[in-house]
Formats: sequence, C-alpha cells, structure tokens
Amino acid sequence: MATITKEDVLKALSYVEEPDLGKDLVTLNMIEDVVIEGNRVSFTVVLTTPACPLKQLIHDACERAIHTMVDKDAEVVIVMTSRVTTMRQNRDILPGVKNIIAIASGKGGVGKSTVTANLAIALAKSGAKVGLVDADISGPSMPLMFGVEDARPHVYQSAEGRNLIQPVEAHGVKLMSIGFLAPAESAIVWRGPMASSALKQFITEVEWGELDYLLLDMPPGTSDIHLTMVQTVPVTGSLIVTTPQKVALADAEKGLQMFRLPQINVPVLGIVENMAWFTPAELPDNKYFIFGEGGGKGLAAKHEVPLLGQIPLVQSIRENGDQGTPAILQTGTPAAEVFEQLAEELARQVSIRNAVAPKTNIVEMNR
Ligand SMILES: Nc1ncnc2c1ncn2[C@@H]1O[C@H](COP(=O)(O)OP(=O)(O)OP(=O)(O)O)[C@@H](O)[C@H]1O
Repeated sequence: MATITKEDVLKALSYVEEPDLGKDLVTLNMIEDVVIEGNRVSFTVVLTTPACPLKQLIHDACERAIHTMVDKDAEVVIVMTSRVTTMRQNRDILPGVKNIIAIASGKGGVGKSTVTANLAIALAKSGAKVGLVDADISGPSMPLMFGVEDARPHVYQSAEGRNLIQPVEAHGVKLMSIGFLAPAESAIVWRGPMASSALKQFITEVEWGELDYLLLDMPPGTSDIHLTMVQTVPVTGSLIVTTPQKVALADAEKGLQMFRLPQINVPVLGIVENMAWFTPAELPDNKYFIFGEGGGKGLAAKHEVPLLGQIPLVQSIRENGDQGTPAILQTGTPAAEVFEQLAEELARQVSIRNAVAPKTNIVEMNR
C-alpha cells in the first residue's frame, strides 16, 4: 500500500467544489490541518458560515474524493468548522463587524421586526456572533420581542474619556433599540434629525465588539433614516420583507428599488415572503393563501433576486413574539424550522456576496 501524502489529499480535495462559490475548496483556502497517520486522513473544512445549508453535502463530497482519488480504504475524519467571511476592509467604523445587513419592508406591519428578531436569534443559535440595531423609529418592537422592555443599556466612560454604550444582551444577540432611549408609553415622536443622530450613536458609540452579522431593522418605507444608515455604515446587503398582498408587494418593490439607486447601491440579498399562507395549529398540513399566492416569488423573479424564504402566518409566531420569546426558540417546531432555514439562506447569500461582488462604500451625498 502506497503511503498517503498531504499533496495527494489536497489534490483530491481540489476536485471538490463549493457549489455556491463555484470554486474548489483548496483554492478557497477552506482546507486546514491536514494530518495523515497511516491510512487515517484527517482535515478541517472551514465553511464561510456556521449556518451552512451545504455542510453535509460538502462533507460527503470530501469523503468521496479521498476514497476515489487517494485510497478507498482510508479512514477519513473531517472536522467541519466555520469562519464567516467579510469584504469589509479599512474598517474605521465598526472595526470588529464583518457583515452589516439592512432589513427593510415597504409597508408597515408586514412582520419585518418579527422576521428580523427570529433571524438574529437563528443566526446566533447556529454559532454566529450577532448584533441587532432596532432603527424602527415608527414603532421599535425589539425590546418587547426580546423580553427586555425594562432593560437600559449601560453607559460608561472609556479610558480615553469617550462615552461608550454597552448593548443589551438577550437570547444570544446584542441589541440596541431606539426603544431603550424612551419608555414605551412616552409620547416621544422620533423625527428626522433627532432620530438620525440617535441612530448614528448606535453605530459609533456602542461597543459591538466582534460580530459576524449586524442586522439593522429599518423603519418601513423609504425615508431619511434609510439614508442615514447607509451613510453611516457600509451595508453588506439588504433583505426585503413583504407579504404576498398586492399593496405590500408594490411598496416592497419601492424599497428594493431604493437600495438599488446608484447613490445608495446596496445589493439586495433576497426577499422574504411573510404570512405566505395561514396554517391553523390543529391542521398543520393545511395552507390557506389568505393574502394571495406567489407574490414573493413573482417579485423575486422580476428583480432577479432569490426568494430566501416563505414564513407562514401561525398564531404561535405572534404569541411568542409578544411574550418576548420568539418562535425560533421553540426548537423542533415547524415555525422554528422555517426561521432556521431562512437564516441558512441569508448566511449563504452573504458568503456568495463576499466571494463575488465588489465592496459597498459608505454613501456620500452632496446635498
Ligand atoms: N408569520 C407570522 N405569523 C403570525 N403573526 C405574525 C407573523 N409575522 C408577524 N406577525 C405579527 O404581526 C404583527 C406585525 O408584525 P411586526 O411588528 O413584526 O411587523 P413590522 O413589519 O415590523 O411592523 P412595523 O415596521 O410597522 O413596526 C405582530 O403582532 C406580529 O406578532
């Protein structure tokens, strides 16, 4: 029996392609720690996201490559791990944050905050480091959804005398909400400049530390706040939440087009269709398309972006949100599974974006 060498192993693995990124694992520097002991071959595959939907597929392809090209009797031990990629360089702002994702909707009330809260927790559960900025000045709902309505971020002075804000941590996610700045029942109406400066502080004065994903829950519609956010940070990509209803779709389309304006130029990573159908708890296999059918798919096709997920209208999603324990926390339920899949798909699009697209700049406006 010929001795197996590291070169043999790498050669075989150079035939295994990362399907999303279209290149082989060796070229993508995804193979580490190759160790050969007799006919035992072990190595680590570093995926670009912990929530990788292709994990098993890539694992099996590696094993097959070693068995067919190196030694059919080799004992193959593969450690699957991950390191979230980034395309951010010169990170003067948010130096530890790899990816910033703006979540927007055209119309209010389509479930953007519900989707964002569940997504953030799903990504954190998969092993990623996640932060969330609730920039929804029209009705910040994150403190309620995360069950931290009474929490207040801790402010302290750094050694250099700067005021720094520590985000609130809940369900594994670091959270800052415009709702923390005023009690829920107060009549403060956040208007343009005041809201903009509060949100800028969330980016520049909050100790976010190391994050794989920072999600921005944007207000509905298209507004000055959207501009403030893209002017303050280079956003990796955006996600559009809509329902299948015609009026919601029309507004979602406006939101999508806003991100594509030349002066904003933030890639749209995908569309999420929320309330895609109603499923009663007692008839879990039934689907009632009460807001219409196929709207999200049509919008995605029209603008050539992926439809990343369809979330059913389920009573428990509403109830869990209101109780401060989003549906994703009820592991094993159908609702938790759809949010897990959505998180996988989003993370996948971020990896693809980082591998292929040019970087997004902070928008500079001459007004
Ligand atoms: N898939 C779902 N199933 C059941 N209830 C849902 C679902 N998605 C959202 N909801 C409920 O719909 C209501 C509106 O959702 P949410 O607050 O997330 O919307 P929104 O788009 O963020 O609104 P706005 O931006 O106007 O504040 C909430 O009561 C929420 O619990």
